[in-house]
Amino acid sequence: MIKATEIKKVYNPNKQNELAVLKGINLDIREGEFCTIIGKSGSGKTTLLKCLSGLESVTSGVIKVKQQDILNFSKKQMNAFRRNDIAFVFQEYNLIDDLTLHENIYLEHQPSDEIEHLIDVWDIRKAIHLFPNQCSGGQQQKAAILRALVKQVRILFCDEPTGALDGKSSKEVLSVLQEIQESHQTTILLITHNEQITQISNRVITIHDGEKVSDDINTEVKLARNLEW
Ligand SMILES: Nc1ncnc2c1ncn2[C@@H]1O[C@H](COP(=O)(O)OP(=O)(O)OP(=O)(O)O)[C@@H](O)[C@H]1O
Repeated sequence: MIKATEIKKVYNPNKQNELAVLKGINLDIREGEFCTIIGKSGSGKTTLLKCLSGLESVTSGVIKVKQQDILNFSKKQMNAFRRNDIAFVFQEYNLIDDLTLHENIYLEHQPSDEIEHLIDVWDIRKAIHLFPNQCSGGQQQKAAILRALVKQVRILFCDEPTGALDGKSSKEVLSVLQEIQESHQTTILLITHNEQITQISNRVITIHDGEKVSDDINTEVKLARNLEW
């Protein structure tokens, strides 16, 4: 599904502040996998996710998504890939300031029963017509996750999606990600500092100083609702 070969990323090449962040990473993530990427702060996790999703250019290497070489996409192909095939959930929410949570969630999509149900279950109905700066971090993060789910994409990229959530909300959100993985065969790539989340993943990749130091298949995947938080 996502195959990366010898990915290297150097920020500010040939300048005084040149920084090699990814140092030749190889990955082969299968369709429908829940893959967790862990590693110390500054090890290159976010950069890797941005490169795999086409948000950031790479210095060298090949990235194939469903056998398509995304680094050679035309602008039009890249736009279609971003619009139809992938969605993001970022640590810092990235909601649009002058749209309400409801407007942020749906953007150009039609409201759906599944999402409206989650708005109630996740207890953000009372904030749904407020603007992001009037909402708590948790409410904003849940809205950002719903916005990604609305798109019904093949691949979901998540960077610390539970960073702003308490234990109960984290489990609720992770349960929904796991359900979507199950029901829609969505491939999920999730960066976290929380080792607990590795227990609900099929694959756990560890990055250290720009290199992949482990890539393990977890055969005893737990259900998110059974995590002890
Ligand atoms: N646009 C950029 N320009 C220059 N350097 C950058 C840029 N983005 C990230 N870096 C640097 O690359 C290194 C890796 O950053 P990255 O955000 O990928 O790490 P991370 O593992 O995701 O960290 P964290 O867990 O703290 O989010 C850091 O030293 C960071 O300062």
